[in-house]
Amino acid sequence: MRIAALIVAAGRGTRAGGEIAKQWQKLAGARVIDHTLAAFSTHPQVARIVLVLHPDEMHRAAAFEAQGVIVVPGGRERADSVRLGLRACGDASHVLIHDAARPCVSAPVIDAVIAALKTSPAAAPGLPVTDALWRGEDGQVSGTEDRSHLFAAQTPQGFDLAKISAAHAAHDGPAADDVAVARAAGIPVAITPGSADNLKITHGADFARAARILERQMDIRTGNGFDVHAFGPGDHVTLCGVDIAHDQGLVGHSDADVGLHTITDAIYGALARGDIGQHFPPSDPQWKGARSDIFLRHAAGLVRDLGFTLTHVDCTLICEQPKIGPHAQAMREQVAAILELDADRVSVKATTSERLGFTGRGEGIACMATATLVKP
Ligand SMILES: Nc1ccn([C@@H]2O[C@H](COP(=O)(O)OP(=O)(O)OP(=O)(O)O)[C@@H](O)[C@H]2O)c(=O)n1
Ligand SMILES: C[C@](O)(CO)[C@H](O)COP(=O)(O)O
Repeated sequence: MRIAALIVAAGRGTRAGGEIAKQWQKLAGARVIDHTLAAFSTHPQVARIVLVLHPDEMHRAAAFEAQGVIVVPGGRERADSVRLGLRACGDASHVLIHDAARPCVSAPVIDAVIAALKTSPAAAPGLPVTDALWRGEDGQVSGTEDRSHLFAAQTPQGFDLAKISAAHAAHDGPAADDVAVARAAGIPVAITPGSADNLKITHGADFARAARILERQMDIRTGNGFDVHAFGPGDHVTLCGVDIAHDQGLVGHSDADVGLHTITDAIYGALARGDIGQHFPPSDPQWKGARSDIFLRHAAGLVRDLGFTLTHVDCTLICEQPKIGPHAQAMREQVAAILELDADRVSVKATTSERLGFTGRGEGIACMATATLVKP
């Protein structure tokens, strides 16, 4: 089975409101569409992702294409967008068609659809209706419906690619979803377990519920770092990537940037991936005099490789001299640039140790840092 995920995101999101369509709005630290894509890009059985965007939003395509996603412009109705996306599914044998507006879809919901596709040409998640169902007229209950055979339809809806492509090509008129298109073509559809968490963001109030669900599902980690470098001969120190004139330098195998070393260690700590000495041994001559941004870039790369997002760094330098305040903003910007992070998410501050201890006696500079990582 070679599976493509087809994410439809070409709607206008008029019912949800807001200045931009719902799929571009922020939700639990990322955009709705990012959460949805992550659910499929991290799924081990999904080989290809096709994303359908509104024709007016195609300027956003390059950022997704850089991540290996195939982007195509959508159509007027959801079914038109699906039809256009199906053509880009290439050599896949099966396709999972999913609403971008369902960002809380979980791996078990996707797994169940894939498992059912082994024995059925189509499968989709459904949630049994649990509330009683009334008929109503003029504000009065006029009857009760039998709910024993009723399900709320969810996505991803999975299909044999050739069969659903033919069904869409032949379909004329409106369709509630792709299951309706499949059934109109005579394709049987198995029902798999849906989830109450797999809501479709439809109205503005749905954002708060989706955020609570995602935050519950997230892997949020903090790591701390601590480092010390002694003063020695020199005419400047390098702190958080910024060179500061000083009557002494810092001693170290690399450029002795105690700030960047500490932040690097905080990130390794959050990932539970050892420390800077393990990744860049001081015994290795290639790191002699190296600029420490190399170490921090390595840690940031590891964050991305392991599927995390770095959301915040807080760094405290501990020294009597040099004064950090005048350089703190430049340091924040330097760290943010190395980490490809907004400067608002980087804090660099300083304290003295009230002339106590080795920092108080001016023998060296110490640093503490905390890094926060999130994985959806
Ligand atoms: N022409 C369309 C219409 C909808 N969709 C996508 O289909 C999914 C489900 O549709 P819905 O919730 O109805 O989204 P919108 O059409 O954007 O919402 P609204 O009806 O409130 O405008 C969404 O991910 C939406 O982006 C699409 O790709 N192309
Ligand atoms: C496909 C779907 O998500 C199934 O529940 C849904 O039908 C699409 O959204 P809409 O609000 O019906 O357009």
